[in-house]
Order: sequence, then structure tokens, then C-alpha cells
Amino acid sequence: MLTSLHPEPEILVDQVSMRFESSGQSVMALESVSFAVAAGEFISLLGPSGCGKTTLLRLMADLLEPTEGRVLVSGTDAKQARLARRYGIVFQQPVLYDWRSVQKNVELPLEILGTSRSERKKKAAELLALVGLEQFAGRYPWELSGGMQQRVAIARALALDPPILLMDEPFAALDEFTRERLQDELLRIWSRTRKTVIFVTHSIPEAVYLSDRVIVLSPHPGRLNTITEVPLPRPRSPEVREKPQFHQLVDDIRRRFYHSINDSA
Ligand SMILES: Nc1ncnc2c1ncn2[C@@H]1O[C@H](COP(=O)(O)OP(=O)(O)OP(=O)(O)O)[C@@H](O)[C@H]1O
Repeated sequence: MLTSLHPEPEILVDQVSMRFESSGQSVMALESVSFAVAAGEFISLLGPSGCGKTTLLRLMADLLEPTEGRVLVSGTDAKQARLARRYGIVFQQPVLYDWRSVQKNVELPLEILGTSRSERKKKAAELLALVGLEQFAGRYPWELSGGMQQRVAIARALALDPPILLMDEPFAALDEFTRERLQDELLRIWSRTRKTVIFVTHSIPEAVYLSDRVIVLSPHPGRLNTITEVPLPRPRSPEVREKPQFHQLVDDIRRRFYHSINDSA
């Protein structure tokens, strides 16, 4: 929720539309989507396949330019924000380099920037401790489980200490148990670093468990459907998933989504 404490949003998505033209086909991926995100908020982008979640994340990361509208990050455009390294990005697959050790994978963004070897080592050690993998610094990605690899990817995304973390279904490829454990891990990291997080997911319970607000998109064309505040107290722990208030929020989001789809059908 934006308050007078946050006069300028960290991220502003203002009347954004995105049309893709390919092979003679035109797809309206997003239509007039607007919302604002305050610094330090945890926001989920939720919705069925094809509603434009990844497109929206890519627009925020300046990997795409909107057909209409604008994305502002701390008052500057997305390109300036990218050049100022204000984002770390975590994808569905961890995209680690198999020939580099875990530590060397985390160090990579610092290496590209020309950070000294000792500084890189120190920072990588801190980040691996943050994600609970300090014992695995010398291992290689192929020696780790999928969940551990994703924690390495999170550590690497945090290497340049960006204020914003953009996460595109980072836990979708993991089994349910690992996924829930990593949700807790991410909340712990978030509470220690206070990044602004934009988290794309298909899962309503995952979005509710993690977020301050859940932004739901509906498909064809991708439109803003609802924004739901999640008033569950923090810090959140696994027992929250058993609480009636949690189930109520999950049901509300589901019901409002299906109502709106039926109303517009
Ligand atoms: N580069 C592209 N060229 C053409 N069409 C695209 C491109 N990228 C996305 N689209 C289309 O835009 C729409 C939104 O896609 P997007 O990947 O953003 O949805 P999504 O909600 O992230 O889906 P999913 O949950 O399956 O990942 C889809 O119809 C998709 O086919």
C-alpha cells in the first residue's frame, strides 16, 4: 500500500500496453496495465498462462519496451534503472555455469564489474551464508539439487546489491516440499535485505503466503484483474498455511478471478 511514507513509488507501471507482432500475427499481451509498488514491498504477479506476467516482468527489467505507456523505476525509466543495476533477476531455471564453482557463479556479476578478487570472495561468502550454502562454495552446480541451484541463482542476483529483485516463477520447477522450504528461505532473505520483490507465479497459495499484495492479471488481452492486500502478520512461518485467514484469502482471490472472467465472457 502506498502511503505518505513512500511519496515516490519504487516502480510505477503506467498505462502499459504491449503488442507483439510476429509471423503476421498480432498478440495484445498487455492492455492498459497500471499499478505502483512501494520500496521494500513484496508483490506477486499472479494469473493463468498467457496473461502477460513474464511480459510485465521483462518490461520492468528493460528487456522489452512497451508499445504504449511507461515503466518508471525510482522516477527514472527502466533503461536508466537497468544501467544503474537496480535489478537482480531470477528465472524459472537457475541458468548457472556448470564449469564454474558455486562461489564463482555468485562472483560472476562482480567479476564483470572488475571488482577485486578479495572483495569478490568476501561478498560471495556473505551471500552464500545468506542463502544457507556456505558449505557448498567449492561445489559445482551439477552436484547440487534443484532447490540449492535456485538458491545459488538468488545469491548471484543479489551480488550487486540491487534494491529490486525480479523473480519469474523461480520455484515452479521444484517439488512441493522444496518449493515450500524455499518460500520460507526467500521470506527470511527478504526480511534481512528488505529488497523490493516482484514475484511471478501461477500459484495462489504461494502468492498469498509470500506477498504484501497480490496483483492478478487476466488473459487475452492481459489486463489488471484485481489487487489484493494480504494482511497476514509477519514474520510468516509454515503454520500460516493452516490458518483460516490464509485459506480465506486464497478463496477470495480465486473467486474474484473466476467471477470477473465469467462476467466478461
Ligand atoms: N516475444 C513474443 N512474441 C510474440 N508473442 C509473445 C512474445 N512473448 C510473449 N508473447 C505472447 O504474449 C502473451 C503473454 O505471454 P507471457 O509469457 O507474458 O504470459 P505469462 O502470463 O507469463 O504466461 P506463462 O504463465 O505461461 O509463462 C502470450 O499470448 C504469448 O504468446
